[in-house]
Amino acid sequence: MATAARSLHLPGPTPPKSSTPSSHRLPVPCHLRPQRRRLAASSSDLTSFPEPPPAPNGVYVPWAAASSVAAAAASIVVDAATEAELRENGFRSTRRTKLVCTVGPATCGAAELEALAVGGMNVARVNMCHGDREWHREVIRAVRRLNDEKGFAVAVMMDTEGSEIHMGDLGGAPSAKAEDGEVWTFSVRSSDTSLPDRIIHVNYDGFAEDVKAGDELFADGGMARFEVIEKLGPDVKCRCTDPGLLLPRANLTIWRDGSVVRERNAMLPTISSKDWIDIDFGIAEGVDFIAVSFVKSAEVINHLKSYIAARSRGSDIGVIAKIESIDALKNLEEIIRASDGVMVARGDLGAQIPLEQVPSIQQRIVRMCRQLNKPVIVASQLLESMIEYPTPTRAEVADVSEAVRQRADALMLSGESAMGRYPEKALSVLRSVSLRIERWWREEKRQEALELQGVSSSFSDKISEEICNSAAKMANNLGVDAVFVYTKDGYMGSLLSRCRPDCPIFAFTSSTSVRRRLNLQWGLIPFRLSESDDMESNLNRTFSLLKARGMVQSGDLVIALSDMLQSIQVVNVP
Ligand SMILES: Nc1ncnc2c1ncn2[C@@H]1O[C@H](COP(=O)(O)OP(=O)(O)O)[C@@H](O)[C@H]1O
Ligand SMILES: C=C(OP(=O)(O)O)C(=O)O
Ligand SMILES: [K+]
Ligand SMILES: [Mg+2]
Repeated sequence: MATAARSLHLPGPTPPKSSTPSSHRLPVPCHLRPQRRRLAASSSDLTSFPEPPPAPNGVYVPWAAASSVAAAAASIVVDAATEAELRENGFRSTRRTKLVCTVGPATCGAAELEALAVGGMNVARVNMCHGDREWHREVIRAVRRLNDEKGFAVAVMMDTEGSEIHMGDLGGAPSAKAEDGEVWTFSVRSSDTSLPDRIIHVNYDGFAEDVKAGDELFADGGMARFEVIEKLGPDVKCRCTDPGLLLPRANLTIWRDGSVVRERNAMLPTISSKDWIDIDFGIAEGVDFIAVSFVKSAEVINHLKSYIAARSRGSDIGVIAKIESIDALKNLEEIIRASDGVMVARGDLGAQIPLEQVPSIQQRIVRMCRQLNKPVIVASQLLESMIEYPTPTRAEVADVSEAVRQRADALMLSGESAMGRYPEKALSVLRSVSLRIERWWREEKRQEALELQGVSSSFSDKISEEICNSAAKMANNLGVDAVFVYTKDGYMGSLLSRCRPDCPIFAFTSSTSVRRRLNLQWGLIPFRLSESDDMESNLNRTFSLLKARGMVQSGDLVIALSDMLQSIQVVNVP
């Protein structure tokens, strides 16, 4: 594996905006363009809005006028991006696969964040490996502002740094090129001052003790490789064997005789003391998900969950387990059971196991997550070449397609959106490939024969599960237009998503945070709706509100489920 496209030049601090139209880019819906009309936020009568502007294709679409800002005052809320997608694709063809974007220097500005939200970002991810807390605070608040002011419902995910071994900051340089045969020194000396050329600071004090002459050192999951020549106290001299680009704080993996070296570094805690402070920060800033790097066992997930429960009364932060080490693979099932979701972190995983094992392990994790009813994100290098270039490779498109075909809940951009030159284009490639593969799947009627095992522990949850399994089957057999699920805590919504039905799932919840968290789950279109105890009146109110916005029509066939009543109804929209 030689260096990839990364070894070419990298963007400076302000990457050029992608302004050229691309075949992947879908038109920005007119009501989301900057000059769009703002509607009175006080009105709750959605039918009385002024004549909307024509849709881009010239077809009159009634809900084009109903901006989410205005809708916030009414009793049903759906986000601006989803509404635009519903309009663009028709609601049967809305995107089922969710999209996560890592925010970095290329996308931290308000305009760039809004462009990602318009482009379909469901979750914004910040990685505590990089940047300081002040920077992350600004980004998290900018996302919240976007949600509050512009009617999006983007969830925020925060990744812990973890105790991985990584390089220092390269003295402020954006990158450094390691060439074949060059000798580089990796040193644990403190790097308060900028280091001379070809000397790299390593963050882990035990590094010089753990390595031996002859070991291989992988930087950034193998994007550049070195051989250890000799140790001189705190300095480790290495020769570059596979040239590549070194990025600030790139991780380092030590290999000996064909396997990863796990000496003292294997004893480092999964959540370091710096991570705990970052977690406090995340709780204080109200993030929706915390993704734990280098999880080794279920224990750490349980520990973090009880920590969060004790620290943040009433709030419900989802804990995502990043599967990126051999230990995680050993304890896979118990880790998935303990967590609220999983990330297939292929970047680091691919540095710990032979690369050719990554695809089958990805498939195994995706399947197991669906069996255990946990959302799963496929991450890293999906569109790596788009860090540099405006068009993906065919192989990358095939990789994205495969993750969509496996029916993963979500796809993630890392460097492509954090520091690449074409963040919006990369997102639009994920979006258009997802839509196309999902449609192909439905047209071909490829119902996979995945037999779902029972997941619920209590009898009441078991009833919900049976209802969802039956409803999904009925929905496919009857060809209904949508399934509506009234889900207080989101559990029934997730059980329905797990069945991956052909039609879209409208999920109604009264909680803003549940609604944001449902954003990570396949096929769910989350709405906020203040529900009453009376299902009949909930249903009628939903119908009239959605009809007024043109989101359903008289005669549409809907299956409605409620977790309060544990009911299932088949109804025509009156
Ligand atoms: N907050 C940030 N500040 C600066 N650079 C960032 C930030 N977040 C991400 N990046 C850049 O984007 C790249 C990809 O992001 P990510 O996959 O989250 O991290 P990593 O590659 O270190 O595991 C990083 O290597 C880094 O160069
Ligand atoms: C998603 C991953 O984690 P990070 O980007 O934080 O290294 C990965 O390793 O693939
Ligand atoms: K990391
Ligand atoms: Mg990683």
